[in-house]
Amino acid sequence: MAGGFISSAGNPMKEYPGRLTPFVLMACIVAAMGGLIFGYDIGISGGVTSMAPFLKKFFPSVYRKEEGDTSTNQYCKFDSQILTMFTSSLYLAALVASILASWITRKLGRKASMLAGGVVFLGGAAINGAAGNVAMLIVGRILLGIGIGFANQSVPLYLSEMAPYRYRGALNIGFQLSITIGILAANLVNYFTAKIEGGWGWRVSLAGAAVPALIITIGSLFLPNTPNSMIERNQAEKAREMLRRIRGTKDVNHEFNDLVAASEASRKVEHPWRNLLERKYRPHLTMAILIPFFQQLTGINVVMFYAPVLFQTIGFGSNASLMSAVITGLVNAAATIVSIYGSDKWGRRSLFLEGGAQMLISQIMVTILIALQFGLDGQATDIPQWYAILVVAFICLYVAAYAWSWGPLGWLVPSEIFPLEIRSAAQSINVSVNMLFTFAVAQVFLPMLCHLKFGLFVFFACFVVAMTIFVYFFVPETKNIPIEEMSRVWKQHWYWAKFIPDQDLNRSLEMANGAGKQPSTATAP
Ligand SMILES: OC[C@H]1O[C@](O)(CO)[C@@H](O)[C@@H]1O
Repeated sequence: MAGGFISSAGNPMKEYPGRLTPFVLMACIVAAMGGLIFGYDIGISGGVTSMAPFLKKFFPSVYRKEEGDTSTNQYCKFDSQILTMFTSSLYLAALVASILASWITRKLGRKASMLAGGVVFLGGAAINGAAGNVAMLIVGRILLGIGIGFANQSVPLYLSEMAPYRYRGALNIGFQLSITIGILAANLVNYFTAKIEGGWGWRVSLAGAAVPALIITIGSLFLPNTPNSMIERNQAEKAREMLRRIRGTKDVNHEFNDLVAASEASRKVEHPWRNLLERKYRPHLTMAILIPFFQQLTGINVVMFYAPVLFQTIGFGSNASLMSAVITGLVNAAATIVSIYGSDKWGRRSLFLEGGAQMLISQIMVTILIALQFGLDGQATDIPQWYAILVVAFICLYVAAYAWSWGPLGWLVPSEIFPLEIRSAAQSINVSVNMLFTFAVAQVFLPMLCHLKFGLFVFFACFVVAMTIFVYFFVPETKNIPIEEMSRVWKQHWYWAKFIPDQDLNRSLEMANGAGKQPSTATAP
């Protein structure tokens, strides 16, 4: 088999004793709920900005334009820059905040960042729900963005560090599952608040963000810190106790010693940001940039942000469109559960590759169906119902493929491949790149739809081809590998091996020998 991954002998290189204790399971469930705030916001904005009373109050010119629009070109109907700027500004705030969060996560612990994220997001929800003018709306959105930046930076790291390595995939994906549940909840909230008489339903939608904010704020107060982070902050004995508690055994010496060794290596690094540029971190840096970049270039947020708009474009009425958005939201959450089951069983690569192929086929089918119906000039005709349902079905297939591949793996893989000394900084890069391209896609989608027409989906399909090839050749399999053992995965990779110095491998060899296990040093083809 071509491609880079550990040898197909592929046994876990090392085994730590311990099991999935109820304590660690609860901690991971609570922490994963940090994804709710992000998801809620993704799902709520599109619906709110399509509510007439909201537009009339804050963006009257947009409202007049939409009302007065008599053109029949379906592709350009919703193109409004101010409105997209309002929606996507949040992602710029999150981008900056995740860099700040890196410092807090490293110096004060993962839990501190989660708490900070929850509190700030709560403030944003309150201001937005009470907003009387555009300035308040924007301040509120900036606070929401800061909260999201903090949570997204710390939660995936927290989960990957707490989880026993055999369940790391499943537990980490709890974060993405929460994101999808947040999106679905927001879609449902919008569906009902849009019907509230008196035109204040949007306030309920925006203030509703306080619910997920309270969950993560209160939850994080009760969470323990991760042993890795305790050791990093000179609390070795507390860390050993915590490790015993979360692994459900007294026999944690091997794992503990490995964490201490990783932490000692980490301590020698004074400038994690500058360090990231060193040659030996080239594979990590590449993944920290390309994985979130490709994740967003799947085009998923075209569907998440604009599903109601998209469905109206293909001829659904307003109510049916909101309902179809609920359906894609359901598919999104349900399919994420597949990856919770499969990531530790079938591996990350199989999910990436299958997901890529399925997304590609669905995108091509949607393109063909829309092209046949609207042609180049985007003239609306009466679309038969079965035809519209077919389009929705392919969009659901696309969403499902994303939801068990790039959606969860875009958080899981980066959070498990970085060595401790650069983990926090590299995770910030991952979040920042993710936010930057979420922003960019949100910002350019409507003008792109207007200009590229049905070709829009071809644009994203090209990226799906590129990312699938990238995974095939360059992303190693990381299932069932202890997190502080990853350097050997790179050392066994056909391409990345040359970047990893031998002494780094020796470090993990020593660790492995200390654990009484002789690791395999064979290099994969
Ligand atoms: O579930 C879809 C959502 O998941 C994300 O990729 C985050 O992982 C978002 O960008 C997207 O809106």
